[in-house]
Amino acid sequence: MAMAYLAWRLAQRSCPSSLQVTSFPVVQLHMNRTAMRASQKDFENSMNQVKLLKKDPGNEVKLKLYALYKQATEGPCNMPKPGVFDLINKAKWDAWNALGSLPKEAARQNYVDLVSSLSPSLESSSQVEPGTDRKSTGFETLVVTSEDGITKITFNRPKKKNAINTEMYHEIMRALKAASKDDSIITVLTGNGDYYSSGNDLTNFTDIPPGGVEEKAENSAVLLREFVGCFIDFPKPLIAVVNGPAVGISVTLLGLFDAVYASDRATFHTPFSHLGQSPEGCSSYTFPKIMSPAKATEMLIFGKKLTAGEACAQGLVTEVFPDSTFQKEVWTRLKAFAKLPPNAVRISKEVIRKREREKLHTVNAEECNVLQGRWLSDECTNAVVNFLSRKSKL
Ligand SMILES: CCCCC/C=C/CC(=O)SCCNC(=O)CCNC(=O)[C@H](O)C(C)(C)COP(=O)(O)OP(=O)(O)OC[C@H]1O[C@@H](n2cnc3c(N)ncnc32)[C@H](O)[C@@H]1OP(=O)(O)O
Repeated sequence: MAMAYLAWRLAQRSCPSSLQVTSFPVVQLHMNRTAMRASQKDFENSMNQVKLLKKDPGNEVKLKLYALYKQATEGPCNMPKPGVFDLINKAKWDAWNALGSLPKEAARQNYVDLVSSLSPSLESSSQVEPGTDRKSTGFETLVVTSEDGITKITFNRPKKKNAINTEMYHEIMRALKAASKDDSIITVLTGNGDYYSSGNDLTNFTDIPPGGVEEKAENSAVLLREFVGCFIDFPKPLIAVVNGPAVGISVTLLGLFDAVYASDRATFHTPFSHLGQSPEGCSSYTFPKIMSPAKATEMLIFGKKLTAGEACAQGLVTEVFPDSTFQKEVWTRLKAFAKLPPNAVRISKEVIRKREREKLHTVNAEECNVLQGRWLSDECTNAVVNFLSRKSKL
């Protein structure tokens, strides 16, 4: 606390009337959404508004304000890098230097936008409500928002129980890639509607290219490998908020998440043998490690469906909440996680994932090869035909 206060005081001293910010979600939004440029007057007004802030905006925001102020008034960082033990000046230098060659006008606009986001009463001409989700457009099958340090990717095909069609595989990869680079601290996947996800959309198998089923199987294996690879390589904590039943690949992927919170309505089901298929999502490796080989066998080979409580007892789920309070309790917790120091969080994730990454990629490749063969089998074809002709359900 003392250090934070000191940094704040120093930031104020070298940036007399302001705090300045760089790349907070809300700032990024303003940068993307508008060609509008803040005038010198807007900038000065914002500097004055900072003095009126009733609430301490936090050390990270202050550093960002400092950096933006310096960038807007002096341009790119032109100071020698402070020594490693000069913690406060080093933090300030890092923040300013991180802005690279951001033009002065853009820095000024970001400063104005940031200040306007700090308090509703200080809202300026940006006309963006503080606290409003940053909602990414351009997704057909997902809703992606970013707020409070959390990027939330919501499966959004509720009428199809959030079954993952080809478009959704691509969109999830795109959303993950964007989330890995945005300002969020953690990334959350969840489902809209009563299901988390019913897994692979079985109609994916009906879209046969000119090269026939072999080409389809090959393309699917390539897509699956790339898709699972995005989860293996994701650099920030990945949290699943499992709002309802989960099936197939939406379950197996959970072994690659960093925490899994489930409503007591959720169930976990991998009916691969019933579908003539075999495990994917690295579950052939992660599940036996998480829950013991025999328990993994019950799920992955025999298709035993687990309740949320059972999945928690097996270690697949981190914690189960009553459905009535699920959203409130989980999001309160996640918001607290998202306030942790970003670099420490990211580095810790890397330390944890590092020694498993290569192995996971090997497993992923093997699983996809095996599945490619399975998709061409009569067992699989019959199961899919039965589902599509409504002769079978799980
Ligand atoms: C690149 C390729 C990679 C492949 C990776 C492989 C992954 C393996 C898996 O994921 S295996 C798991 C596959 N999933 C399933 O087998 C689930 C099939 N669905 C069901 O059994 C049921 O729909 C249910 C139990 C999930 C829900 O039953 P309920 O009776 O509650 O609801 P409906 O059946 O009426 O479903 C509503 C509509 O949603 C469609 N739908 C649901 N899930 C899927 C799905 N996985 N694939 C395709 N369509 C699905 C369902 O057909 C209904 O549509 P309709 O309203 O148009 O009839």
